[in-house]
Amino acid sequence: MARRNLSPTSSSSSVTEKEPGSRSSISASPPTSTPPTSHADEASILSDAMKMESLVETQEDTSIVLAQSEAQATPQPAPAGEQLSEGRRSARSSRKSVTTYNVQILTGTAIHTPTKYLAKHHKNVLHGPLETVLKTNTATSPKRRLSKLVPEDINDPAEAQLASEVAQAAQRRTSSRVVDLRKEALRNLTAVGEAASSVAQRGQELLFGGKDNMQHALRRTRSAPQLTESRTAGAKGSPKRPRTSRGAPVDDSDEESEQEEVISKPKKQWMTQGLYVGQHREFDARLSESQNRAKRQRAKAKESRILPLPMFAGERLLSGDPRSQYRNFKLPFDTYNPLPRKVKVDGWVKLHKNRFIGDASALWKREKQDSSQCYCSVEEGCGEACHNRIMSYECDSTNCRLTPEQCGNRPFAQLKKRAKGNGYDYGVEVMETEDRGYGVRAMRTFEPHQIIVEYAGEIITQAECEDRMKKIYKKDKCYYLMSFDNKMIIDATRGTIARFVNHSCEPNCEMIKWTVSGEPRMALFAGARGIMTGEELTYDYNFDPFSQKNIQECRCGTRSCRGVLGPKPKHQSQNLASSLLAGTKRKIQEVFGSIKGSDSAPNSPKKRKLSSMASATLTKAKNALAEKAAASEKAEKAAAEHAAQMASREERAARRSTSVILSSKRSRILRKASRRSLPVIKSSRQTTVSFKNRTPSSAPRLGALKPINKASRLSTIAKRNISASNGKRHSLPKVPRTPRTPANPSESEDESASPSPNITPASLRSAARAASLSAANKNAAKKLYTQTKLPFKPLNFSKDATAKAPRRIDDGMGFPDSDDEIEVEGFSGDTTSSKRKGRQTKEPLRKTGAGVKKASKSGLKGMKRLGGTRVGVRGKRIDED
Ligand SMILES: C[S@@+](CC[C@H](N)C(=O)[O-])C[C@H]1O[C@@H](n2cnc3c(N)ncnc32)[C@H](O)[C@@H]1O
Repeated sequence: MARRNLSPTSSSSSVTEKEPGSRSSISASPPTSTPPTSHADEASILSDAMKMESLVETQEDTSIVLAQSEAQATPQPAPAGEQLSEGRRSARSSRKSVTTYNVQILTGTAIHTPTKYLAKHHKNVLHGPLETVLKTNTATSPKRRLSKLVPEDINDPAEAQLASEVAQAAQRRTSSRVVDLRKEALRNLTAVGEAASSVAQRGQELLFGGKDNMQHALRRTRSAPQLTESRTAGAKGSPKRPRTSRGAPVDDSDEESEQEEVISKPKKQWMTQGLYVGQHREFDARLSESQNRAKRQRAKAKESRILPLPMFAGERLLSGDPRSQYRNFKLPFDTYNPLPRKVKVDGWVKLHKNRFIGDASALWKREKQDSSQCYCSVEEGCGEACHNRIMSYECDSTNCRLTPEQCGNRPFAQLKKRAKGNGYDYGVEVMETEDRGYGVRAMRTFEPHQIIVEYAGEIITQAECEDRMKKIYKKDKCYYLMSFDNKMIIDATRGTIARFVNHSCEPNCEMIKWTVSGEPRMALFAGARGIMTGEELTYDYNFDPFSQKNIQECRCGTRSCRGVLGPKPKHQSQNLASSLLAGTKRKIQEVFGSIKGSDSAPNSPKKRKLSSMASATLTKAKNALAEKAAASEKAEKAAAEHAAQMASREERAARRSTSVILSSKRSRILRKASRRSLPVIKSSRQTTVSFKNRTPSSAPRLGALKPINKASRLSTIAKRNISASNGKRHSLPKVPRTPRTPANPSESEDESASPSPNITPASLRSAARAASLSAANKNAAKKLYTQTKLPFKPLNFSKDATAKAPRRIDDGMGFPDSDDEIEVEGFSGDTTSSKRKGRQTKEPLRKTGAGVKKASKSGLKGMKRLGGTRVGVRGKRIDED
């Protein structure tokens, strides 16, 4: 059997085999098999070898033996004729039979090698484990081949002796390792025939003629025609050897490689990538293609599915019966997991930061921004207690003493870094929901209260907004407008991905306004639970539909879903209860009526039974109602408690803020807040943000309030605040608030002129309305409001309704908004007042940012979420209608 030297890398160390006589060598690679890439594939090499003629093998072996012997002897220049008879060395380009093992090419990692080159030069690639290759290489080395010539079974004693001598001499000179290949050597020797006899003769000469004779004999043996033709090019032959013309003298080493021949092109299909490309599970390189095919078909039926080889594990999963093979699984939560295909949204122009449009820029500049300062130590690292954090101000070099590395309150800077520093942007992407249009999902995890993405877009004025609504978005069903700051609106029709975030009544995110380098900015933050990979991001829009027409059905599917995008309709629970009771009564009446109508006796068992059933049902209904009432009372109580807690936090925060440089405006706000406690606290932007954005949690949270007892640091303002608010907080709802009338102009002016970025245009209009609302009109307005069955303050007044309510405030901008509610709240004797108060105390629990703050008043800091409805112009349009 022939042996091949398999070089792992280059052709220089590979063995080329050829058929001497015909000058056409046999390919080292099997013409039909797939390139071997595993242990089993070695067989394919060997199976090839089996096809080779034994003569070639023996000649090759013999020639190598002789070549070795010659090499050991003093080199003698060969006659020119001999050189010629051995044939010319093949051109490099023609050495297609050179076999190489190139892992890089096999695995497809040799990316810099041009395909053209590969196709041309690496067609005959032998594969197999390096170990096997090296073993084969070693076994077929000339030294080894000497050892296989041990003449055990040679009949001719002379021949045997010669071979023995030669082998012994070789062993003495070289290696102590002997491979027992005697049988093969025997076969070689027998096949050589004449050549072997010649060797024997020369051996005799060697034996009896000493060293000189030996050399001479070997030279002559080498020139024997049979052996000459059987010589193969040695693996040692360098591919860079210079060409020699026929007849030109060449040295012995060159002769070794001159036997390389171009062979017929193999018909293999070569792998282009990966070790397993082109292979089948049932592939057997020793078989022909048709046999392999047949085997594959046979194996199909009885394939063992237990522990397939790793390379076939995927195949097993894919080819199996989906019902038995596939199962749902969830990736580990922290696995980065984007959607397989990016969702494309038509007409969405991405903006990464706010852009001022038209007059917005000038207006913006005119507004003076508040400032905040923190004095955190390095140890504190601007953590939970950082004043800036509490106030939703981002720390920077101007308001924080710490370096960016030490400071933990730079979320927007962090966001910028995140977007720059990784390939997957912010870690969120657009997704398609079943029934809510597009949405946004996380493709990574987010920590609780970690910033996720900024809500940015075009910042436009109110007028511009109205204009756009009338002209551009006239036919749109979905708007991406959010009241922002300083009477501005963010229109994210061109904006960041945050515009696609849907509403949920149990959201996992919050939309919060922060002040960054003196500028207000909105961003989506993770909620208290954090976000898992793959979760859809949602926040509570607190959507204000302004009119029933605009009420949208909520499809968030959560347990506590309010049913609509916006606050839960107040009358809903009442209606539910009364309808339940009415229904029960009706049923009872029906039952009794039917009994009345029947001919049964007055005290018949049937009637008695029905009567007891009816009373049981009635009792049940009453109990249910009572339970419901108790539950709602409890909820209100809890909400009130929570509000009180929040107020207390705020108070403590105020204590901490003694060192804060407060602007005169803020001082006024705080004073007012302290005077009026909770309801007015809501009108302080900073306080509002703190209230709205903080939900009770024991875990440290971004911007959460944390009390610090540093009484010595109490500022005058804070002290006043505390003393004023102490004891008043809970009693406040009992005291009817003074409506905001011109009688109290300074207050109104203060608040409306507050530079708070949370002042909404709606709130300003509300203030104007309040100012113009005289006491005489209170009752009319109250009546109007209480008469309505709408969940919200009705704003699509018909002309009749308007006539009935002459005091309906029109701010000239046509924006009916929820701020009206606060006006009603102030009316003494309002039957809905207590409920409204209850609701108002609930308000701070709502998430901030998006959505309209229903309880907002003039100077209110809530953001108005206008997305999805034509809120911006509806009021106007309605008025026009
Ligand atoms: C700002 S857009 C949000 C992205 C929107 N889904 C889209 O496809 O562009 C707000 C609109 O989304 C829809 N939406 C958001 N949350 C919803 C919810 N929970 N239930 C029903 N519709 C919702 C409403 O139509 C709403 O007007």
